[in-house]
Amino acid sequence: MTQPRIAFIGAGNMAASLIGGLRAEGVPADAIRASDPGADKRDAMSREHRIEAFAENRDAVAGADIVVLAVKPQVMQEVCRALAEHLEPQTLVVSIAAGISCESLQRWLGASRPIVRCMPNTPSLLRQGVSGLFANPQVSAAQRQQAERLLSAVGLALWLDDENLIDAVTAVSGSGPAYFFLMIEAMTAAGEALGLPRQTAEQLSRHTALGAARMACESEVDAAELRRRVTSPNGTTEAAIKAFQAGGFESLVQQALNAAARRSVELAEQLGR
Ligand SMILES: NC(=O)C1=CN([C@@H]2O[C@H](COP(=O)(O)OP(=O)(O)OC[C@H]3O[C@@H](n4cnc5c(N)ncnc54)[C@H](O)[C@@H]3O)[C@@H](O)[C@H]2O)C=CC1
Ligand SMILES: O=C(O)[C@@H]1CCC=N1
Repeated sequence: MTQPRIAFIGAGNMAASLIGGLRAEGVPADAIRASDPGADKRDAMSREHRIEAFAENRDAVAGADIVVLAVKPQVMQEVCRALAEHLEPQTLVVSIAAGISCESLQRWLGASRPIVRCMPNTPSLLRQGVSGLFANPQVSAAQRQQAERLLSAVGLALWLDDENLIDAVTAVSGSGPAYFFLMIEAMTAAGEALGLPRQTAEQLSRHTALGAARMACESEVDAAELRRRVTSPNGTTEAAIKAFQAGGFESLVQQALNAAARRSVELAEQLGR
């Protein structure tokens, strides 16, 4: 496969993660361009990734095979409408924005275009991300592979056959890192309340999260079995799990993810107009 030329519109956190992953995978610097109104963002792109960065979006997309839309959802309409006349009809558009549908992108880009919509997450920064991807019918088999390669450079990429499932992916893994950070914060505070020095409580909590996540990803048995292996009958873990369950832990997690998915739908309704 020849190396596609990739243009990033917006050079913020997620774009920097994806570009870092692509460069680490051996994609040459001259195959990647970016644009951002922020001079600091452009300087960082040139300095850290050796790629050319432009102030004008239209300069970044000239000759691109793939255009990655990596701006905030609130500016997406304006960005797409201004870019429409500068894109070739066959250019693959990849959007990572939360709550922006393929249908809205089509309308703002003014033509029937190949679009891959995806939802990555921030551990992409460490190439430990996970993302859900949806391709509209205009996307060719070769373009599907290109999109998969882009997201696989920063973690696991999973295809979805229904665009509506992106709301669920957003609730589980897009926002998900924040839930685990909240757990680390809460465990640190609880450890401190039990008498540990704050720094010790924090290190214990962070490294427990890291070890548990690695076991869950690398083990052949499921999380429930791994949990059972920690839980001695009538022991300390059982006491803690009973306290979680008495407080409605599972139902609370369900409510939290429902709220995130609902918000994703609301954003789509508000921003899609
Ligand atoms: N942060 C997260 O956890 C996740 C974010 N996303 C999505 O990724 C997208 C980008 O988010 P972040 O990288 O976190 O935001 P960010 O704020 O770090 O990056 C956005 C960049 O766009 C630039 N920008 C603003 N107006 C522009 C314009 N007219 N043309 C070109 N660039 C422009 C900004 O200067 C900024 O550098 C959002 O749509 C978000 O929904 C998706 C998954 C996870
Ligand atoms: O909170 C948000 O809306 C974005 C989308 C997923 C993660 N951050």
